[in-house]
Amino acid sequence: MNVALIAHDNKKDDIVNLAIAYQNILKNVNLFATGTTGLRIHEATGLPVHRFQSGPYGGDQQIGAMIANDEMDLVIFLRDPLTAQPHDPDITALLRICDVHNVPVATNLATAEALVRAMEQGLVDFKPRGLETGR
Ligand SMILES: O=C(CO)COP(=O)(O)O
Repeated sequence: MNVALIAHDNKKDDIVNLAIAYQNILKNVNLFATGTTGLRIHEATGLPVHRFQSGPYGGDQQIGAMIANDEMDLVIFLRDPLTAQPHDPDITALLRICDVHNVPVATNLATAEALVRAMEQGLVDFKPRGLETGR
């Protein structure tokens, strides 16, 4: 199971606290993250995290590429809805590609917790691989 963790600056404490609270679940999956988010999570939990570029430097697009390749099972993306982001097109594209490939994506803490708990119970397997593109 491959899981992406992403958070904007005002949400980084939230995603770090989420990772701490659920590290017993997250230690059983492969974690991927944008650069700064991944560093913060690794420093706080010691969990191995594959870090891509920082979001404004292309990290959202790198995670989007994994989704397009059917290589990502779940995305937690704690967006800051109150602050303009210079890479807003990348953020929109990431959320769009989740929808294209039917990848579960949480954009707030409440949904993130629900998805992590669902994953623990083996309930996160929504992707009809290939079906969405008719392949
Ligand atoms: O900007 C981001 C997502 O859009 C997150 O990037 P960082 O984790 O590098 O701060």
